[in-house]
Amino acid sequence: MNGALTILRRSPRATAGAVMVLVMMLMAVFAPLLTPYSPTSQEYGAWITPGREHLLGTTALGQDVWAQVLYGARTTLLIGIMAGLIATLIGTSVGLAGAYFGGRVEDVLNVITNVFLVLPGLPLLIIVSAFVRGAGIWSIILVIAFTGWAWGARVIRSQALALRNRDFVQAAIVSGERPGRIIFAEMLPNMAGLIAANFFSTALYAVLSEAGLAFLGFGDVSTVTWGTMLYWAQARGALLQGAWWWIVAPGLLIALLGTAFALLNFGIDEVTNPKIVHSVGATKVLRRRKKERAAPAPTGTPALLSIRDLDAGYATPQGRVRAVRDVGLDIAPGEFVGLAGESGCGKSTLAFAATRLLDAPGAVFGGESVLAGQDLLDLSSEELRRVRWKDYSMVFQASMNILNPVIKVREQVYDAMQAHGVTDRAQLDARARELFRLVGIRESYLDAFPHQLSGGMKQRVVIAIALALEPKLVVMDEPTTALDVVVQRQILQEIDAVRRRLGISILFITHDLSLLVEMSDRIAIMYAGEVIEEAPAKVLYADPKHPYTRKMMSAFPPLDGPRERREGIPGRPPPLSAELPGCPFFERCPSRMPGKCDAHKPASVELSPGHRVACFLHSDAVKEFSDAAD
Ligand SMILES: Nc1ncnc2c1ncn2[C@@H]1O[C@H](COP(=O)(O)OP(=O)(O)OP(=O)(O)O)[C@@H](O)[C@H]1O
Repeated sequence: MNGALTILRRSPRATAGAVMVLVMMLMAVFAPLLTPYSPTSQEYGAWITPGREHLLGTTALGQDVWAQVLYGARTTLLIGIMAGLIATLIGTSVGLAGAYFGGRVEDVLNVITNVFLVLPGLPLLIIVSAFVRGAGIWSIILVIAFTGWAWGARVIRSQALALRNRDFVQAAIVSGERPGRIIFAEMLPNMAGLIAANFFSTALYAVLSEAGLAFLGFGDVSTVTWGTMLYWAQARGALLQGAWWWIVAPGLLIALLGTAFALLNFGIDEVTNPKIVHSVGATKVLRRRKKERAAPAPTGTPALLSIRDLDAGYATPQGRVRAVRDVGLDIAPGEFVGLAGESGCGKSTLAFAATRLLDAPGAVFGGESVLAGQDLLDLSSEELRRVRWKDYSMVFQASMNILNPVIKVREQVYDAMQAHGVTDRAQLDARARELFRLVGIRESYLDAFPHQLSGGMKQRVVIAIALALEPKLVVMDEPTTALDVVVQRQILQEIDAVRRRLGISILFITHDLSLLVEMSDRIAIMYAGEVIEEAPAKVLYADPKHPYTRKMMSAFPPLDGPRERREGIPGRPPPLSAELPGCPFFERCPSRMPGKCDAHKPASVELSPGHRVACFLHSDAVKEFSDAAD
């Protein structure tokens, strides 16, 4: 139910489709109130034009067209919805069973599905319906469902195959959960959007098939449906008689119902399919509230990127995960800011949310991310396309996988530049060579295919692409973690050299605090979705204030001096689905003050220039009550 509301809230298309279907349902349910006439009575006089007496005129047999439209809505909707439901049920069961059980079961189900897919739909429908002709509306429903389930089975199967290999399903299988539970409790909820979209596309198929069958005279012509109305209008030569209303009314309604189902189908896909969300560049920005206060950039210089009160996370079947909680962070022009914190604390979510790259089920719940004066979260897809790559770019841990293995590297480096208007081949070539020199790859590799390059080289290519348009900001989320240590160092030194040369700002995310201390101007430490301390790198290294930062610092070896044993931080961070009234580190903190730290949230207070910490050991200031999205 919540999912359906979310889709309606987020997709104007789905809302429009739902409203159209609802209006038609109301017409069907309240038909007796909306017309005094019977749909089958032939007493009203033939060929009467639309008017006061008969809103949509009458038929050749003297039936009222408006009454037929209203009562016909009942059967047409019944056929669409029931055939859609039955076909979806068959398609989902066949698709899921094939993917889950594999082996023989999958082979047999595949053959059956493929047979139904290759059989031409309409002739099959006509043959089967000719056999059951006159057997009533349910036989039409069953015939349509029987001929229309196979496409859905295909789609569900491929989604289920992908899900079956996901860690949580594998874990459930290994732990001995029953197949029924795994399918219904683990896999189905993850496919709800796809199944719903499949239902609406089958319902659309059902409505159109019924209209087609009826029009050809293969339906149950004794029942009033919008399809049989068309059949009778055609059979009685409505157009020859100039009785356009008899054709237009049911024809238009069939088209509108078809449109409504198609809109619902597309709307669901739009919200639940990450690929679509990604391609329009639309981080789902839910209801966002901006706060009045806006702290100045810590460095005193105007910030290039100013993240304010950012709240973001994920909608899961168990509820909302708030992975980024009311975060504020500024990056000055040319500054190298490191973001550190243990795994799962929300670093990537922050980077993706701030750059409008968070895919569904992720969403921004509140706050802003202002880059050079414009809030990225407010931009349209088109505006976003214009600033991405040019004003900011991103490099991720697995970015090298964005390279298409069968297209030469050169063309892929050109792509981003061409998308932003650089078309002169000589200029593109010169720039590509320069970029390759910058990131330390021989120019001759421009004519290689990605599969001919090592992982480190591919990652350098991606960094070159990210730098191609000399953006003001590059966000790097563990860009070198997949590479070996030596290559990592080399690439990082090159990134730093490029930054200094071009004056770009970098937000660099990693677990590796020692690396950040070496590279960054400033470091922000994140814990359980919150930035709990930030300071110039040297200050943070020499004098960390938050107990969590201190623990982190003591967990990595000193940059010089004798080797000694390091201790980890006992305990685990709190789950991000929970709301925490106090400090998120309370449970693990050696200096915790029960009754204070677990009851109130410490405000982030500036202790020395640029050094901010949120901890009651350093200030009694309580954070202003967060009005982040609930
Ligand atoms: N698609 C998702 N659906 C639900 N929860 C998610 C999803 N992706 C991430 N999360 C949760 O959001 C939280 C923050 O994840 P995020 O990847 O931002 O952390 P991180 O600090 O970057 O971790 P890492 O260093 O391991 O990449 C984690 O608790 C994670 O379980």
